[in-house]
Amino acid sequence: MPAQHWPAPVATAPVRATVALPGSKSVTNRALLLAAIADGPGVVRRALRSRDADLMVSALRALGTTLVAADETAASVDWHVTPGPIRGGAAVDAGLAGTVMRFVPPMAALADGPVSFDGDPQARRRPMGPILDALRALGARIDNDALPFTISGPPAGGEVTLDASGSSQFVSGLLLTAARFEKGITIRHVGPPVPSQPHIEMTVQMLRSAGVTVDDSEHNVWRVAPGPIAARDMTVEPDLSNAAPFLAAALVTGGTVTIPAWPAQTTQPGDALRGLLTTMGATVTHQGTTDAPDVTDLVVSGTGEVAGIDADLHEVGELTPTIAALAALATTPSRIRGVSHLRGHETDRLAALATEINRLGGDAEETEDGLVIRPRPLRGGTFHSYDDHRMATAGAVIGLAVPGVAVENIATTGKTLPEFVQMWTAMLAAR
Ligand SMILES: O=C(O)C1=C[C@@H](OP(=O)(O)O)[C@@H](O)[C@H](O)C1
Ligand SMILES: C=C(OP(=O)(O)O)C(=O)O
Repeated sequence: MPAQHWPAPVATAPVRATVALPGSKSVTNRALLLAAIADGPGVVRRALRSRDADLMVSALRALGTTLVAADETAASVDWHVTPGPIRGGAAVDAGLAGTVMRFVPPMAALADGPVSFDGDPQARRRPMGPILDALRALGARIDNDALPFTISGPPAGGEVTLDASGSSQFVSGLLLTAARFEKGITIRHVGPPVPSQPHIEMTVQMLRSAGVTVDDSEHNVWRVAPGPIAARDMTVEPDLSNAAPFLAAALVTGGTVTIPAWPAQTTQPGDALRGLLTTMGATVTHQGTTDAPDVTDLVVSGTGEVAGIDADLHEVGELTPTIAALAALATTPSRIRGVSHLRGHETDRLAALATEINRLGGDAEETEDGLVIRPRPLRGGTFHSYDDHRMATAGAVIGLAVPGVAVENIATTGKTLPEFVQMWTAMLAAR
């Protein structure tokens, strides 16, 4: 077995563990960008440190923002952010991070010179056309329709129509910087439904918390008035999407996993795990403390038997790899719908999931907008991750129940959870 293949541990007993998760990628990268274009210095507490978050920090520094933390290498950091004039002549590496390649270009368009963007080879295949066309319509000049590209401006802003059915990040990216455009921005979506609405709601709520006026009263239209973005001192919630593989372990092994500090109110799509895992056979409860009424411990228990699910995951697409891994271990068939946009994620996740589940002897079939997965005993083998963090963790979930699963490139979990292997090992060792 090549050295980089990680032998996924088989659970020899029901898991009984408490798993504290680092900060949300989506909240961290929005908070950092908003702090960088705010009207004064601010603080982003408990920010995630991972490849995607580090790429955002580097991008903002390249554009003239000062970011300082007491210990920049810690798993979770408090960033003190001081905005500066947005500097051109910079080169931004987006890696494979959707939040960097879609959120940073609108800010870069306001720089005092051209800014170039590139990323991983796989990132050059991720859809960018609608947001780049929108920026052009608002007045920016851009020399390509995908990574790599160079952007220059400044665009004045105004009204723009785009098709955001490929990614909600086209809308979020424009919204985040919109208030800094001379005329603000009005975005009108035309096309099939925009996926991942909770992520758009996250953007809108975070903008409003920073004093930005966002009118989203008309369906598929977002109006952002020009004006300042208030500097803030804010704390990042734990990453609920990264809770998914750990909670799945409770179902697969018939154990119990507790996630501390689950927010009572959140726009994170991971909150939908409570309902999805219940459908698949889990018991989900909350244990609160009166001194912290805004968070609870989320407690998920399983029986060891996983039920199949028929679910439309259009709003919560990033949960698909974990749900598919559970479906591959379920005793009844599953159908996952509404996620054709996953073909433009880190990899074509529908093709990747079907291929890897079938490679282990499973029965998974791609449909136009999802997957059909039928029960069939699995055997060990290599589970390829395609440089996709959520594929890697899906392989780990299957490996809990199937001896001999080796996950190729487990290190790709560093995109959003660099401590994944240690946390997984600790979960299995806890009693
Ligand atoms: O805005 C965000 O932070 C995200 C939005 C979603 O993107 P899509 O709408 O492209 O699925 C999600 O899948 C991604 O992981 C994070
Ligand atoms: C789709 C994802 O990431 P990105 O932010 O790169 O789009 C994801 O994390 O599942």
